[in-house]
Amino acid sequence: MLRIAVPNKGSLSEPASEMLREAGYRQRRDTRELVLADPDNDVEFFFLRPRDVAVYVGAGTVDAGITGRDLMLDSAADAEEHLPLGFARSTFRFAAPTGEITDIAQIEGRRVATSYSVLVGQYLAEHGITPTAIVHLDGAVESSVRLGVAEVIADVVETGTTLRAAGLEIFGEPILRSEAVLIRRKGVEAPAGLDTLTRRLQGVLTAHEYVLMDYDVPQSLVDAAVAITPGLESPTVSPLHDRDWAAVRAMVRRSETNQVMDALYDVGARAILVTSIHACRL
Ligand SMILES: Nc1ncnc2c1ncn2[C@@H]1O[C@H](COP(=O)(O)OP(=O)(O)OP(=O)(O)O)[C@@H](O)[C@H]1O
Ligand SMILES: O=P(O)(O)OC[C@H]1O[C@H](OP(=O)(O)OP(=O)(O)O)[C@H](O)[C@@H]1O
Ligand SMILES: [Mg+2]
Repeated sequence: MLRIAVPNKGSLSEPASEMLREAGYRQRRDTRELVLADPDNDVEFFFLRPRDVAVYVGAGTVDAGITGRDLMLDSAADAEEHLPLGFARSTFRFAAPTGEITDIAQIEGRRVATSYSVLVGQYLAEHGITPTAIVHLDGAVESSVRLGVAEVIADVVETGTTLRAAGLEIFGEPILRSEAVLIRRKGVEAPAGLDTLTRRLQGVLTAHEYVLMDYDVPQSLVDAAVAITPGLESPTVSPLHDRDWAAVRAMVRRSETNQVMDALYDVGARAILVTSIHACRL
């Protein structure tokens, strides 16, 4: 039975469970449940603190887990990324009071507050910068400068709203770009069942990323239309009752749906229909 660690709290928890549900797995209904068996799929889920997921995976007591790339790296566990999952996207950045610091070299001799001390320590060491201290905080790191425990912070930034509200601005290059990832233990053979989990999660990602597009097009324009919708392998082209026309079906990136419909219409396609993909296995 494959043992999978899933975040029990925080911003990763709900989307991780939702993705597993879409991939056909049982998920808990009560957030106090710590373990959940899914015998039909031969897996067992362990709901753990997001920071601890990589520790268990690295120790080999669970076979795989979902966590943030930033959390995995900060844990320094013996775990590696197996599949990026596309949610909880964020950057990890330095920030300081607006206008005060423009270059990471200025961190030298200053205190840096963060919840990711290992990541920050490694990054500064790699850049030859020695802060006075790395102040480890559990959260609400943006308040640390105003409250006088640090001059600089390093924290998760998505929209930047929290930073701005605290009178801070980012400086330097992103330390890291993060997102939710499926992780496994480093350097060991893939556990039985991981392939199936991976394929199912990839199926969910594809179903989110693509739509199915159907349209009718005059036979003489099929090549021009198919050039716009090449599909993943090759689009399905079927004859219509009116032999001068063909029906085409292809997968199209969801983000490009409207541009593709405009382009198809311009070359002469009509009755263009877009359908969401519920599930798929490529
Ligand atoms: N606002 C956000 N947007 C996108 N990703 C985020 C955001 N906040 C945190 N994350 C990501 O979520 C993961 C952190 O999960 P964790 O549960 O520790 O934090 P959290 O959501 O801040 O929870 P909490 O603050 O309740 O402890 C990291 O991978 C981080 O990059
Ligand atoms: O750039 P933004 O869109 O504002 O998002 C980033 C903020 O979101 C998270 O905070 P969270 O609400 O989880 O609080 P925490 O700092 O206590 O973890 C993160 O730690 C940042 O503070
Ligand atoms: Mg947080």
